[in-house]
Amino acid sequence: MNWPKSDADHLIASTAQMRSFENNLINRGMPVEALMEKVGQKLKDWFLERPELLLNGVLILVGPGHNGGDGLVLARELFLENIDVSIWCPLPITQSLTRRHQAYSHWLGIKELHEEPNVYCKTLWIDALFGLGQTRPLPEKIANLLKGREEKQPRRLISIDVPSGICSDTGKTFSNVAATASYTLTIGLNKQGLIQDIAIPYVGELIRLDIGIPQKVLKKDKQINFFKLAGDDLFSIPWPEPSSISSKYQRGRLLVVAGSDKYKGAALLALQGALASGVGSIKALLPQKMADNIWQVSPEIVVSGILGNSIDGESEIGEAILKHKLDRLDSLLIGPGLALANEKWSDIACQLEKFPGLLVLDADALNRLAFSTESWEWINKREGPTWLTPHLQEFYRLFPNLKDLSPLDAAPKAAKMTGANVLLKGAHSLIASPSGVRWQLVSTSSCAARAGLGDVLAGFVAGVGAIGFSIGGAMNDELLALAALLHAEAAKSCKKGSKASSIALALEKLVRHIQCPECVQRNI
Ligand SMILES: NC(=O)C1=CN([C@@H]2O[C@H](COP(=O)(O)OP(=O)(O)OC[C@H]3O[C@@H](n4cnc5c(N)ncnc54)[C@H](OP(=O)(O)O)[C@@H]3O)[C@@H](O)[C@H]2O)[C@H](O)CC1
Ligand SMILES: [K+]
Repeated sequence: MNWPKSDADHLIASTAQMRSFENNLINRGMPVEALMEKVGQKLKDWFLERPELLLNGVLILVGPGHNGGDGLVLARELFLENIDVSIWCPLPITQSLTRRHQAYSHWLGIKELHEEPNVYCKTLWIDALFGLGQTRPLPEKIANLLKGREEKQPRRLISIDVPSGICSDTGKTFSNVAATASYTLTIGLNKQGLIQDIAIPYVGELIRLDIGIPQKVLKKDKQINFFKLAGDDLFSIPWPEPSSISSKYQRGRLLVVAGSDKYKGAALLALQGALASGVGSIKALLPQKMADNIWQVSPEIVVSGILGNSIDGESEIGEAILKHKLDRLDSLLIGPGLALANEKWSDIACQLEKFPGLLVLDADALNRLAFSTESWEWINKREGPTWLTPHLQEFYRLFPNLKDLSPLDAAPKAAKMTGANVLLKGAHSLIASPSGVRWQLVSTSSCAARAGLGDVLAGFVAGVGAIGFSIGGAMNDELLALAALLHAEAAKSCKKGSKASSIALALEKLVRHIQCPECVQRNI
């Protein structure tokens, strides 16, 4: 698979990578002046298409470097369009190109403030203070000003390239203060820091302004193996398609081990997720109470064993797994709603090591592994592929040695250490493969962060994984990213609300749409 495309829309760059592209263009003859002019024109077009933002005039905060230069080109262009523009340059300008733009703006007659701007004013502020060149905390007077602005006129600010005060690599603030933007208009490629969960409150809506980096420059840089996934990518999704004559057992065979007396609903939600994937056959090991009733809600599920029950209502999975014939499965999901029983991982370890199909570990399976003697190192013993689907706390519990790393660095490291594919769930979930490729979902809906969605996701990815495994045996790294994207898009677009069971139904519909768009159009 080669999904999504390695183009400017999808590549996510570090600061060094962005600088290297920029230098590549400049070394080939592209004048820096021309590049800045392109940026300025793109910025101007974006603003002129949104006249409502400009109604109260514009104040551009100009920094010492080329970010400030971008701001000054924009100031000039808006001024020439008769927009009420002023500039404020709080620091000595260090880049000569930026100084030249400043001189020209003076000559043109653009107003320049010599005092700190009033944080109460309704004018739109454009933050062109600092961009990619940030490595340290904001000067105190700027930090206080940006803080005051957000308090008095929340979000009446738009950042160019990177919100000032945010590290474009990690997404962290340098000192807990940064520009709080309603939009960040990022230039050329999306910068990795800007899509991290931690940066979302400052970045606002992230818009990428294309400056025409030629595809041959992008292709040359083998360093980038980090891709952005959003709703548009659904149209190019490489869905694993079993042959049209394959039977249910050739369309993926999944076993779900989930649920406990403590968390009764989780198993049902995981099973709904699995059903939504369109996997050929689903079996389940469930607690007795669930096993007795599941036929009434999901008659498609075959209960093939009963989980033990501890005094505290946690599920004991060992005996049921040991009794089960795993060699007839393509995928095995363990985890949703099991609760944390006092059961030894080593009881089932040997059986799971030898299982050649896909093993998906979620929720309390991850916790149980984390508390076992071997912990994550056990995963290396697996013969078949393994997918891990933790949220952040589960992740750091399993990989305590990575707790000083950000999710962005920790997830690929965990994938490399274990040979497993990792789906690290968050507002912008991150998927990392052992080969070093990463994907990040960027257009998720915060209202879909509700109980039970993780269970639906676990069942769904295990179902998609079973289909993928049944086709070729070799798992494509993209498959986990693809399943996560579908789940996120279903959560975002579900018309019936944001509860997990509604989203499972929306997911089923979305998969159907991808498999057979004509059927959906004809309302079949
Ligand atoms: N990506 C592209 O293709 C293009 C990007 N452009 C824009 O250029 C900036 C990057 O410009 P650069 O000059 O390298 O960096 P900055 O504008 O961010 O500013 C660097 C200067 O600011 C000083 N600085 C940084 N942080 C602070 C701070 N906290 N306090 C005070 N001063 C600070 C820094 O000083 P140093 O001492 O740290 O060196 C620099 O003087 C990019 O983001 C785009 O907006 C171009 O338009 C071309 C195309
Ligand atoms: K900025």
